[in-house]
Parts: sequence; structure tokens; C-alpha cells
Amino acid sequence: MTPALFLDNISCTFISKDDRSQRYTAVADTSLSIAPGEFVSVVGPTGCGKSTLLNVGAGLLQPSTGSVKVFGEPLLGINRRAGYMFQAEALMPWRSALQNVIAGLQYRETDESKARQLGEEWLARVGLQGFGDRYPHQLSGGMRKRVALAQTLILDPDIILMDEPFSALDIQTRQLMENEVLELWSAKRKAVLFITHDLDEAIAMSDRVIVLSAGPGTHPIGEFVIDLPRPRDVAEIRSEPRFVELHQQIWSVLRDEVLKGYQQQKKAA
Ligand SMILES: Nc1ncnc2c1ncn2[C@@H]1O[C@H](COP(=O)(O)OP(=O)(O)OP(=O)(O)O)[C@@H](O)[C@H]1O
Repeated sequence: MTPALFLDNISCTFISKDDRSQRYTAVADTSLSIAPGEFVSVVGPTGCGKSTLLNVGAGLLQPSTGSVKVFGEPLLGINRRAGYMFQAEALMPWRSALQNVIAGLQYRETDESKARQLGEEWLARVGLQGFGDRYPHQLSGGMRKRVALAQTLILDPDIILMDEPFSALDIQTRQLMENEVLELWSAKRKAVLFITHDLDEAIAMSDRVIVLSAGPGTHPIGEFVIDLPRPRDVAEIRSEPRFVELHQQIWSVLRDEVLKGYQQQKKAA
């Protein structure tokens, strides 16, 4: 089957802003393939290059070497078949929740009343019926994430790219959101690339977990199929024996890299 997203032998080298003779290879010789409908998480130590890979998949960053294919077509420029959700707040503070949700439709010049109707439907789907008139500062962190989720999914992207979308949330809200994402995903089965440093979250949500090495020259060092049954409740599944077993297996690969990453950050500080 043609992958929804295929990163083919990617390397990313950055030139230091302060000293242009200095180069840093964040990602080296990395290939990553996500099938249509597959939920893939990438885990790795802090600063290893997870976001760099996601940005390459989004077409926001051109790799130094290697290529990207989207449903078999070479990616040139922005990946128009992908929707993104990032760690940072991406809502426009001057727009109401509804106006935020439909922003992408407006850029696509969708008829205004159709856009509003779809926006209301999506607000209801993410549990925010009746909150369309509120502005981002009048919503809780979890609610703002729901608006961002609706804003991404309303465009019905074939690929969803998520970069630690829930890391700023408290654990209960986070688990609720994770379950909501799984529910929405299972209804539509889009390809998902999910970046996280939280191994529990990665296992609970995914079909496959890819472990990256510490940088420089980050590359995959392990790949695990998550054969847990669906539908899943992310809180409950953590106590399943198979979950615990998978966690041990993946952690045994990830642990040393996390320690290396931590040492490097200490040196850099
Ligand atoms: N535009 C850039 N210019 C120079 N260096 C960069 C650039 N983007 C990323 N880097 C470096 O590449 C490395 C990987 O960064 P990246 O943000 O991809 O890591 P990450 O795994 O997502 O980090 P975290 O877990 O902290 O979110 C880091 O050392 C970072 O400083």
C-alpha cells in the first residue's frame, strides 16, 4: 500500500546562527513510513529531533538530504494534505472559538453559512456546544485545546501531525483529550504522526511506536507494534499486562537515550 507519509532517508543539518562554520546534524539517515489510517507515535529524548521530523513531514522544513512523499507524490512546499496541532497555543486571541474553528474554511473561501454550520457541528463534537462566542482567554486550557482540535479536524486532512499537543494539560484533562482524539480518529481513520516524550501516552494511543536515539544524528533505534485491542481507554489500558510488557520492552531501548539526552542538555546549559 502507498504510505500516506513517507520520509525517505532524511538528514537535517543546521548552521549555527552565531558561528556559520559550526554545523549541527539533528537528524541523520531517517526513514519513516505511515500507512493511511495508521496511528504512529515517535518518542525520544528531549531535543533529539522529533519536532524537526514533524516539520519535515509538514513541509515547513526542507531536509538537507532525502525526500518526502505524500500518498506517493513528492512533497514540494507545504503539505496541503496534512493538518497540524502543535504544543504551543495556536488560537487567534481576537477571534471567538467558532471563528477560530472555521478560520481554515474561510481561507478556503467556503460559503460563510456553510462554514458556520460545520463549525457549530465541530464545536459540539469536541464538547464545546454553546461556547462558540467565547474568546480564547475566556476558555480553560483544555477547552482551548478542544478548539484547536476542531480547527484542525474541520478541514478533514488525510494526515494529522501532532507535536506534543497535550503536554501543557493536567493529567486528567489530558487523558480525556487523548480518549477524545482516539474516538474521533477511529471514526475517520486518518494517518497520524504523533510526537511525544511520554511513553505511556505513545503506547496507549498508537498502532506503532518508533523510538529515536539521542542526538546529534538522531535516527530510529526501535520500532514496536502495539497490539493492544481497540477501542481503548487510555487510563484503563495502562493496567493491562500487555501494556506493562510493551512499556518494559520500549523503555529498555529508550532509557539509555534519555540519559544521554539529559547529559547533553546539562553540558549545553
Ligand atoms: N532551525 C534550527 N536551527 C538550528 N538548530 C535547530 C533548529 N531547529 C532545531 N534545531 C536543533 O535540532 C535539535 C533537535 O530539535 P527538535 O526541536 O527537533 O527536538 P525535539 O526532540 O522535538 O525536542 P523536545 O523534546 O525538547 O521538544 C536541537 O538540538 C535543536 O536545538
